[in-house]
Amino acid sequence: MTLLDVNIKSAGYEKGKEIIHNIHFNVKKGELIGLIGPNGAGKSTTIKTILGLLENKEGTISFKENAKYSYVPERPIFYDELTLWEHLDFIAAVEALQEKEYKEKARELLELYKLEEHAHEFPGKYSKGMQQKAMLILSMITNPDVYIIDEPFIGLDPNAMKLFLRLIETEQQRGAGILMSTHVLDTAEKVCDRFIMIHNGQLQAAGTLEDIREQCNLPDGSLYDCFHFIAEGNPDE
Ligand SMILES: Nc1ncnc2c1ncn2[C@@H]1O[C@H](COP(=O)(O)OP(=O)(O)OP(=O)(O)O)[C@@H](O)[C@H]1O
Repeated sequence: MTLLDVNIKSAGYEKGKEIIHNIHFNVKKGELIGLIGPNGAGKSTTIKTILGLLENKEGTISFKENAKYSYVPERPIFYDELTLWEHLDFIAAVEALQEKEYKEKARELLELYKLEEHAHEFPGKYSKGMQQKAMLILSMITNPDVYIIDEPFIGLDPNAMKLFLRLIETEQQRGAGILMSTHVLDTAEKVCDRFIMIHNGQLQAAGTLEDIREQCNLPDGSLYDCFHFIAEGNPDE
């Protein structure tokens, strides 16, 4: 079942200056899709287009009817005046979550990410990794159908990264679909079901690792080799 269908003909920040072109893919139930590409390729622009943040867009973005999504931005954003618990309460109020359930889930996530002792502090004052963990907790509290996650690994320590991957797998088993942009290719290669590779604002290759290898003509290549081929044109240089 398709949860998100992306058909972007073009999109950009200013009229007449389109940055991404012809980016088409979908995210199905239970799938983890890796959005891969060099700096400036257009990954965040693709994500912003999906979120409806760019007015200058041609094409269509369709979420399954009534699908809820959570977005985790590359740089964490918090309300200055709210503690982490107050952020959770705020989301719960907006989403009309059952109090007992979300509080239980929040406590569990706070404990797993080792933030329970900091839950009554302002996340704006957390370290970078703690902020990233807080964003991930906030994204999971609503049990979304679709996650859109822009580079989750920056700042996470190895234990937090392992925990995040475990929780994401659980979310996939629950049926959530996940679109995740990342530069951590060895991890992406292990955990993603399919990949969307973009360069210069264009879709360059898409599919499973096998499909991508075939499209790059690198039958034994790693995801990094394929990335290098797409970004630089030659895997041995
Ligand atoms: N707010 C903006 N206004 C105008 N141009 C922008 C804006 N944000 C990004 N761009 C441009 O869009 C292009 C694609 O940037 P984007 O942030 O989508 O890349 P990315 O693939 O996410 O890169 P990175 O891996 O570095 O995060 C770049 O040329 C960038 O300069």
